[in-house]
Formats: sequence, C-alpha cells, structure tokens
Amino acid sequence: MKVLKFGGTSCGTVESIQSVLSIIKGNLEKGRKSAVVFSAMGGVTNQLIEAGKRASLEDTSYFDLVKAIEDRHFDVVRALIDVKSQSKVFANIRTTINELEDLLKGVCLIREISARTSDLIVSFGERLSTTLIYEILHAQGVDCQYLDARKVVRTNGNFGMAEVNFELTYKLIKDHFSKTKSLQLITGFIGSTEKGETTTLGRGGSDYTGSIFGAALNAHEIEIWTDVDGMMTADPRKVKNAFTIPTITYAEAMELTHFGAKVIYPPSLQPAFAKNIPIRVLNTFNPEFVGTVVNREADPSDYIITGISSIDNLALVNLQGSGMIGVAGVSAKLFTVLAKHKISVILISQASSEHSICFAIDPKFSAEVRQILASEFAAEIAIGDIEGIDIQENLSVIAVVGEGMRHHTGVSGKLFSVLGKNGINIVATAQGSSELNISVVIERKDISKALNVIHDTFFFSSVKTLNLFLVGTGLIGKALLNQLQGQGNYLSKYKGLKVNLVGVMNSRKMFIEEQGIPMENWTEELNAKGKPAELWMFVEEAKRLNLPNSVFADCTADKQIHNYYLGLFESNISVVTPNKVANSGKYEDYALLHRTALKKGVKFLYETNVGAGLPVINTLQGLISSGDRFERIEGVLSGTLSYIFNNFKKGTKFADIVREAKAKGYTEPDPREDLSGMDVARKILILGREIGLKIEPEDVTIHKLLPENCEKAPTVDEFFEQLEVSNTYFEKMVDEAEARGEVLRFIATLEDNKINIGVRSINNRHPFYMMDGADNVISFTTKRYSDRPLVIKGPGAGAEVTASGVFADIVAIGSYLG
Ligand SMILES: NC(=O)C1=CN([C@@H]2O[C@H](COP(=O)(O)OP(=O)(O)OC[C@H]3O[C@@H](n4cnc5c(N)ncnc54)[C@H](O)[C@@H]3O)[C@@H](O)[C@H]2O)C=CC1
Ligand SMILES: N[C@@H](CC=O)C(=O)O
Ligand code: NA
Repeated sequence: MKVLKFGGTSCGTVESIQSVLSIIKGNLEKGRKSAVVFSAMGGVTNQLIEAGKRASLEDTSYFDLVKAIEDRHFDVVRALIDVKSQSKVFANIRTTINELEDLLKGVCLIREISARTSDLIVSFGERLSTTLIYEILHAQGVDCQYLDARKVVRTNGNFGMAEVNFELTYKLIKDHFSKTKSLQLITGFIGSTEKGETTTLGRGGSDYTGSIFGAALNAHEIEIWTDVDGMMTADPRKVKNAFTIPTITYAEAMELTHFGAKVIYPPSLQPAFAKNIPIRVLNTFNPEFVGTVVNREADPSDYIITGISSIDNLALVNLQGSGMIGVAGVSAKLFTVLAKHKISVILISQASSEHSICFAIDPKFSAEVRQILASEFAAEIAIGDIEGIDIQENLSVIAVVGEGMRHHTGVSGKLFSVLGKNGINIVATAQGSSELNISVVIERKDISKALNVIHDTFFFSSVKTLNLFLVGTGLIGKALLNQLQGQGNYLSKYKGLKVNLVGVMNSRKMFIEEQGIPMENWTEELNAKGKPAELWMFVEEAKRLNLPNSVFADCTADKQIHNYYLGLFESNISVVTPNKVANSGKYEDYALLHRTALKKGVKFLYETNVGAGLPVINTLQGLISSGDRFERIEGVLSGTLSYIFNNFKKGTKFADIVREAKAKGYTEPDPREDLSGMDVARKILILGREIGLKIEPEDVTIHKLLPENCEKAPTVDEFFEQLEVSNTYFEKMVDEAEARGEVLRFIATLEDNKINIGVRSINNRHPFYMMDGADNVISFTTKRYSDRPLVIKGPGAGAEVTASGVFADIVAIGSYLG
C-alpha cells in the first residue's frame, strides 16, 4: 500500500490536475494499491478564510469569493469531463457550494465567526477539490470512492489545530479500508470530533493526513506531490546552483525546515516516521524525477553537508554584564520569562566566559522583548550587574545542516573562512553538540551572497565562480576577454574556476547582467543592451549586487578611475589592473589603498603595471617576503622606448617608428606619456614603493629625451608633427652613440633612495646592450643577488602579453578565494 498526497499547486489548474490524474492512473495500471489525499485547490483555503472574515463583518463581497471558487471548480469540470456528464457534476458541486453559502449567510447574520465555524468553512476547500477529482476519475470509469476524512480522523475540539486521537483514528481507517477495494480519494487537512464537529489539523495539515493514513495502513511509502523537485540543497530562488537532495534523514529535514525550507513540514509527518515509513517528495510537474526520500537513515553522500537553509529577517538580543558571571539561574530566568510571553527563541549563543547571552528572535517581538527584559531584570540593571539590553536588527541566520558533519573536522573552519574571504561579518554563531547544524548570524544585506558562497564551497568545491566587472575594452580589455573566452574550459577543468562576466563597460556604453554576459559575444550584448556609460553607476551596481568573489578589472588609462578603488575594497570587491595611476600618485593615497585592501581581505593585483606580462612585481614581492633587501634596481621599463631605440636607424624617420610602436599596441593611449618619460617614472616609482620606500612622484628625476617643441605639443597630432620637425635631433643622438660603438637605452635606476631616468649611451659590455623588439629588462641587485643581479627580460608591452598578465592576476584571485 502506498499513500499519495497532492498539495494545493498540484490541484490548482486544469493542467496540473491532468498530471495528477495520470500519476494516479499510472499507479493503478501498475497494480499498485494506493490511497490518495488532496489539498484544496491552490489559494482556495485563503479565499475561504477571507470570505468568513468578510461575512462576519457583514461585508457581502464574500459572495464574490465564493463565486470565484465555484468558477475555478466548474472550469475544471468543463475542461476534463465529458459534456454529457457535466450537468450532474455541476449539480453535485453546486450542492456543496450552497451549503457553504448558507453557512456564510449565517455568519453574516450573527456577525461573528468562531474557531469552530472557521474550521467548518475552511473544510470546504478540501471537500470541493476531492469531490472534483473524484467526479473526473469516476466519469473516466475508474473504480474509486470519495472519502470525507471527517468520517475516520477523530480529533479533540481544539479548533484550528486539533489533536488527533490516533488509536481511534487508526482503527476507523483500518475498518473503512477493510470494507472496500475501491481507490479511496481522501480530503486532507480535516477531521471531526466525537460530536461530529469539523476540525482542521493545523500547519502542514494535508501532509499530516497523508502521514496518518500511511501509518494506519502500514504503507510501504508515502508520496508527497508538490511543485518542486524534492528538497533542495538550498532555496533555488536564492541559490541558482541548488540541486535536489536524493536522500535525507528525518532529523536533517527537521533542521532544514526549522530554518525556512518549506517543501515539507516534518513534524506533521511524525506518525509515518514513528512507523519508519519513508516519505518521498515528488514533483507533479516533473513526475519522472526521482525527488527526495526522507528516511530514518540517509544513503551515503558525496558531500559533508546535506543542505543550507536560512531565516531572512531576525533580531539578536544581547544581554551582558559582569554580574552574570558564575551566577546560576540568569538564563533560566531569561528563557522562562520569554516562554511565559510565548516568544520563540530561534537560536541561542553564550560564550563560556558567561559574560553575555545572546539569542535570536523574530524582529516583530523586538520592542516587546526589550520591555519584558527591562522589567524582569530591572534590579540587576539598576545595580549594574547587567549592563543593558542590546537588540540588533536586520540580521539573517544561515543554518548549515548535515549528519555527515559529525564525522568531519574543519567544517566550521571552511564555513567561517569562506565568509571571511567574501567580507561577510559573522555576528554570532551557534552549534549544538549533535553537530547536525551550524548556524551563523550575519547582516541581512549579505544573505544571498553568503548562501551562494557557502553552497558553492560545500557542494561545488571543484568549481569556483569569479564575478568579473570589466571597464575599458581597448587593446588590453579586448585581448583579455578573448583569452578568458578561449581558456574557459581549461580554467574550469584544471583551475576549478569559472569567470562570470557580470559587467562590461567602454567609454560609450555599459551593460550589467548578473547571470553572466556570454564572453563570445560581449560586443553584441553591450551594443544591443548597454546603457550610456556612467562610471559611478557601474561601480554602484557592482557594489549593490554584492556578489561573492567579485573582481573589478580596470583596463583603462583613465586618471580618475582609481578614486573608486577604495569604495570597491570597502565593498569587498578585488581590483585587478594594468592602469598605473593608482599606484603612482601621492604616497598617502597609495598607502591607504593598500592598507584598505589588506584590512578587507580583498586583493589588489597589478603585475602588469611594470614590464606588462613579465613577472616583475611578483618576483620582487617574493624576494621581499623572504627577507631579501634591495640595493639597486635598474631597467629598461618602456616597451615603446625600447622598440624605438631598437629600430630607429639612419634613413628611418623617428616619428614613423613611434607610429609603428603605437600601431603595435606598445604605447600608452597617448604616446606622449611614453616619450616624456612619464610612463617609466610611474613604473620605477611603483617598484620603489614595492620595496618599501615612501617616495613621491617628485622624487623621480627625469632627464628628458624630447626637445622642448615636442614636449610642449598640445595634441597627439601636433606631437607627431613636432617629432617630424625634430628628426635630425634624434638622428644626431643615435649617430653619436653609433660612432662610439654604443647604443641608446632609456634606463631607470633606483639606488640609495634616488631615482634617475633618462637616455643613456651604453657599450656592449652593459647587460642592456642586447635588446630587441619591445623588450624590457629589469635587474635587481639585492643582498642575496649581490655579485650577479637577478635579471628579468622579455617583451614588456603589447596587447597579448599584457592581457595574459591581467589574466594571471584574475586566476590568482580565484586560487586565493578557493
Ligand atoms: N598596451 C600595453 O602594452 C600596456 C598597457 N598597460 C595599461 O593598460 C591600460 C589600457 O591600455 P590599452 O588597452 O593599451 O589602452 P586603450 O586605449 O586601447 O584602451 C583603453 C580603453 O579604455 C577606455 N576608457 C578610458 N577611460 C574609460 C572610462 N572612464 N570608462 C570606460 N572606458 C574607458 C577607452 O575608451 C579605451 O577603449 C592602460 O592603463 C595602460 O597603461 C599596461 C601594460 C602594458
Ligand atoms: N606604454 C607602455 C606599456 C606598458 O606599460 C610601454 O611602452 O612600456
Ligand atoms: Na609585470
């Protein structure tokens, strides 16, 4: 024997009822003995309660509600019953509706509604839905009977939440079933007293009926048919990666339900569990899906935890004071008074110092609790034993649940660490010694982010999602997106990383899509769906979304954008950038940025600030961390200037070589930045700060390469004109060097806290003599690398190499967050 129960959504529409019918018939065809319990059509119970309320206020609009209920049932009859048989069915339903109308008329007359009458009114919901389904199956020739549960479910007279007399009920059910072979279609949720008064069974009512029948009939399984694919690892509306839990224990289901998972209400299934009858939660709208089995013991699982649940809004009450230490009875007094006022406590936490007790409550009781405690502990507060009552609002609690946690260490470590890395502050925690549930209280604004990161950490530890916001789709930005797209599979397979492009912005448009913008056609998406670009708005949106593992990539040369970095860090968003401006402004601003990133536990990565993709900054940081000391840094740090001096020869034009460097993507968007030495000044300043020097831009001495006419050119076009005019000036410089058997190199040197940059003529014994293309070369002379310096050399500019450096920084953040 199997008992099936269909909830309100399953009985809600013509389509869903068709599905219900085919599930019932499928069982019959397979020769399975079954009994079926029905809820009212979705929404009808609430309409009935409202109708009763209106009638009691003499508001005759209750009639419209009754009419709406009748219409919904009639519509199903019209759709699913043969025209010839319809009138008889209409008449049957009409008889029940008449009874309901008479009852409401009575309520209207006496202008009062008792709990007893309310139960009777509400009972029409299940009576109508079950009658309806009975009529359809009957018309289709199925051997079935309508069973009004009031005939067999005997309760006390506690209307609204009646208690069942199990002994008598089980006997009546067994007697009834022993006398019939027909399929029984049973009204859920209702029962009756000895005197024949109608009662209802309270929260989870129809599930309760299913469970009672299952237990009475010793069913081998109870199926709860609903509108979701079973119990999920988390609320799918909040966690998009949530999936169905195949098996779960009764205890786990209880914990998850307590914290908000509403699919089933385990307390109402107690009769079935007492007899060890498994409950299967199934989806009427996806009937082939296996769903979730709730059992005494669950099958072994691949995961340490079973599910995550939450209560979105709660308040935390904190009672603290030195007078509480070692004094027995404070908590007894506290919880007794709360119980007396029927205030349910969601979670309790007390540190072993006994200095404070905190507990969570529904915020609607905050004011009342404050008042109750102030009067209960008035004496202790007056003498200072208790410092006061602090109530913190706008909090949420997340419960991580699973029997598997008992056998594992490190679960809470993992939980706290992932919350910390995402900047989610834990306000309080609680874990019972059963180790079945670890609860954390956090700020309400972080709930969705917290649920997602916890879920992914415990269920998808093999793949982490990074949420990327990218500004600047020029050379570097474009190349970066190409690389990310091309390496998507590699990243997920070998690095366990998925980069979700949430936002993209160029100087004209911006587009944000939380679910992710497809990397292969970000251009089309941005053009088609983008709004006019507004940097502050883009940044605000990135913050507002509050997504886990967020990274902001600044691929512009904008001089102001760094003003947003601080706010991004404060909002726990990491920043990755090839843009040197943030690190080369005032030292005070630089230091504040770095301090803030450190404090907030976010990453600020900028390897491409020096030497593009060459591992300059990482190498330097590695040496510093291991205790090495820098004595001298020297380098050719400009790809553009390197290219120019590697290619400018007699017979070529200096301006043309600069144009070539620009076309190859080596120069800054404005090439004057490169030729003025500004770009190199920024780079050496950044390296100096990395080794710990508190230096300012003014501390860099630039020996100018450009003659004054070029230096002063107000636009890029005029700049090129002036370079043409000055060709002989540059030719002369090169000729003179060549005559000495030397080459020109634009070299930056940092030694004894002094920075000098400028063109130098060097001979073939100098390590920077041999250069090609847009090569950079950086040599570090340190305490450890003292006789022979550590040298890094290779292409130091260009879209692909730079983008790959930015890419590596993004992957590094992924590994850190993992
Ligand atoms: N090209 C290279 O070899 C290297 C470049 N870098 C740095 O990378 C950054 C980008 O360089 P490229 O891609 O070569 O320049 P680019 O000029 O090709 O691209 C920058 C893009 O950012 C956009 N942009 C500027 N301000 C913006 C704003 N406020 N909002 C939205 N978009 C904005 C521009 O319209 C442009 O499309 C620069 O900071 C540069 O110093 C760093 C290392 C090497
Ligand atoms: N314009 C720069 C690019 C890298 O920062 C250069 O020429 O080196
Ligand atoms: Na680099």
